[in-house]
Amino acid sequence: MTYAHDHHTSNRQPSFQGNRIGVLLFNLGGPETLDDVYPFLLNLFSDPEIFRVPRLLQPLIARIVARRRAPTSRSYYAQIGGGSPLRKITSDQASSLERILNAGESGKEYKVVVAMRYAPPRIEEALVALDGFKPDHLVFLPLYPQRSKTTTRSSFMEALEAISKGFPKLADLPRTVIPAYPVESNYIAALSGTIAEKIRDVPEDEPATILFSAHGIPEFMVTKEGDPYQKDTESTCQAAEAYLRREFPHRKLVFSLAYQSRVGPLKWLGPETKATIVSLAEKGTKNLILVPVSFVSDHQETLYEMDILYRDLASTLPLKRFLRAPALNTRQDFISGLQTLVTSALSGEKTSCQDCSCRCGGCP
Ligand SMILES: C=CC1=C(C)c2cc3[nH]c(cc4nc(cc5[nH]c(cc1n2)c(C)c5CCC(=O)O)C(CCC(=O)O)=C4C)c(C)c3C=C
Ligand SMILES: [Fe+2]
Ligand SMILES: [Fe+2]
Repeated sequence: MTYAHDHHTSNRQPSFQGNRIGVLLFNLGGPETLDDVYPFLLNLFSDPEIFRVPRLLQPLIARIVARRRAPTSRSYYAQIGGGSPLRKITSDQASSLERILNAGESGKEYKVVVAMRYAPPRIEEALVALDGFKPDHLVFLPLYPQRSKTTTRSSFMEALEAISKGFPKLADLPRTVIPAYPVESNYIAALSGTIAEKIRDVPEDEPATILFSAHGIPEFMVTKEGDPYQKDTESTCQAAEAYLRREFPHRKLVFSLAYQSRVGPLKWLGPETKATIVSLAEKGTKNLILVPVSFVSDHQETLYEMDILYRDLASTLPLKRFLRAPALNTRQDFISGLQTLVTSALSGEKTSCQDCSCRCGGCP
């Protein structure tokens, strides 16, 4: 497979020896119940990083669009048990990470708190919890492995603003920011591990087609605004492909990348996952392994779109096997990868970006 961009940049952050470290773990959030769908959508469409409309009209347009989207969105969540499991999974990720961070280094105490962008626990709640811990250093750790203005920048901007407005003690602390980890070796090993499990479910003498599926974003954000998301997503897939080719040197593996979850009338990044599943099947693919990339947890995009919508579609196609790689969730190798990211960032080793505007602290 070829990818449009090839990159990876890094620079050094100052090393740090503090004792009480507060880690902010960022994610988007999701509605926990069907009643939470509208407020979630309202928050999402009120975010100028995600939804571009004239500033003064945004509150009004956000309400209209959220109201219009809510029934569709609710029907998806209704089919996965009436809500998103994202809050529970993210909270479990945070406690596992906190546990292994605290077990790892003597003399340091860590507190990991979740800050969701569009659903509770929102940033203020997270900062109140961190303030109470009285940290002497802050770490920003997104659960978005790939940078995007729609995710990384949006979460970081909100956090920086909330800190500077209402948390003077936190504002004065030194801060270590991990902007993303698209090709970080532990993350790639963990992601590849989820795929390897499914490759092993395909008989050794049969080829397996691995279809990475990432959440899309509107194409203009990449082509006109230089959003690094597509580049980072391709880098992740490329690194996982290389890992798996090393792991399975004698298997016939085919790799593709597509984008899912489009909403609204704009052109989004392509090719689209649904169309790609159809065209792969039409071209003779027998064993298809769908891989959530850009999502580190199960939620609507994996449990509804992949496991219901695309699985139903696959049942109408001449495929022999339609498999879905598990999300990383609280897999031990993923969480210990996050631990390494945090500890190496604190010791000054970590990558940071030089070519985006996510406000990560590393970008110009
Ligand atoms: C890397 C992850 C994500 C990117 C990039 C992203 C961009 C993006 N999303 C929308 C619109 C919607 N997203 C919705 C839900 C949702 N999106 C992500 C992740 C990314 N979004 C998550 C984790 C969730 C929550 C899933 C859950 O289980 O709750 C929704 C609501 C669901 C639906 O109606 O489909 C919308 C709408 C845009 C417009 C966008 C970039 C511009
Ligand atoms: Fe989304
Ligand atoms: Fe950046």
